[in-house]
Amino acid sequence: MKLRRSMMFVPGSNASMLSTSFIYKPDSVMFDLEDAVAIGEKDTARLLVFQTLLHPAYRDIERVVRINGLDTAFWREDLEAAVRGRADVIRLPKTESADNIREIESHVAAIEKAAGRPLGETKLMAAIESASGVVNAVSIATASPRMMAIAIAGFDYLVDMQTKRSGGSEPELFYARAAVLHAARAAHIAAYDVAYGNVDDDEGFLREVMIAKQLGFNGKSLIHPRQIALLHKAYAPTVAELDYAKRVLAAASQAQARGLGVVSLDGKMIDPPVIHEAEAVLQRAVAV
Ligand SMILES: CC(C)(COP(=O)(O)OP(=O)(O)OC[C@H]1O[C@@H](n2cnc3c(N)ncnc32)[C@H](O)[C@@H]1OP(=O)(O)O)[C@@H](O)C(=O)NCCC(=O)NCCSC(=O)C[C@@](O)(CC(=O)O)C(=O)O
Ligand SMILES: [Mg+2]
Repeated sequence: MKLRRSMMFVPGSNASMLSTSFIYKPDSVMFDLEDAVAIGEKDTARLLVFQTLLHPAYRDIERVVRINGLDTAFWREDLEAAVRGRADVIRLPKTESADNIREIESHVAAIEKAAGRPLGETKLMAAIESASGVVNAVSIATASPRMMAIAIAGFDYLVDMQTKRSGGSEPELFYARAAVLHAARAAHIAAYDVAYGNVDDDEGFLREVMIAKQLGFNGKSLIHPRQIALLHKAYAPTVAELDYAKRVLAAASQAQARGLGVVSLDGKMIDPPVIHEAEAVLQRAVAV
């Protein structure tokens, strides 16, 4: 089971962060060529990210590159560098439609062929950052067999929606979160929740993590290493959850031996969905 709790942005123009970000052990590092990089630094950042991708320190960690959007002059060169650098995943920002994914896919396939990479090895993910992206989330998520995840990008999305973060239960993000998550689940790919910008506010970050976890997101996009441990701890099964999952599986196997389809444990019904959830808890615990 590949854990997809944390995908940490690392600005592609910051040589110091690029050289150390693997030590923080996020589940995936995301080298950013888009909004974390000033226009005048795009070429330098692309070169730095290409060299970082090839560095042995990053051999054992999933490497994602966020390229510039399709409405820029940079994305083709970004793709060339990322695919030739053997990035595992390309993250397309500001994805509006399935056509956007298909356009990227055809370029990625051509670069893989020219670079001698196995066809289909480079995976894709989409960041949804607008109302039209949310409306098209299902067709985006299912646009290509290369799609491995979809993310909701709260900063740009809320600008498009002409509103801002309220804190608390965040009703302004509810529809987009639910739509992106449903698209991901329908497509059997991972779903990432929004990045949280206030790096010193652990309480606010954890409040948001609990919303994402409860809704069913695999994890979040992150911007700072200190968010990693907080997120991983919140996503780890607790001892009580683990203990209950083991008891559920024991009760289920006893029921099976007695030829029963459904039994009760502590007054609660144990049936196939409950057994499935208990198995998932055990798998997550092993992966963690
Ligand atoms: C916020 C800050 C400047 C603070 O830096 P500071 O240096 O003040 O922090 P410190 O606390 O001093 O750092 C302590 C130590 O950690 C190191 N360290 C810090 N951050 C690190 C990191 N990210 N990677 C590796 N290393 C790191 C640092 O180098 C130092 O190392 P050392 O000196 O050795 O001790 C920094 O974090 C940062 O730049 N973050 C990434 C910002 C970014 O990428 N934004 C764009 C993506 S969002 C977006 O675009 C919106 C979106 O598109 C999103 C979507 O699509 O989902 C949408 O629309 O929603
Ligand atoms: Mg954005």
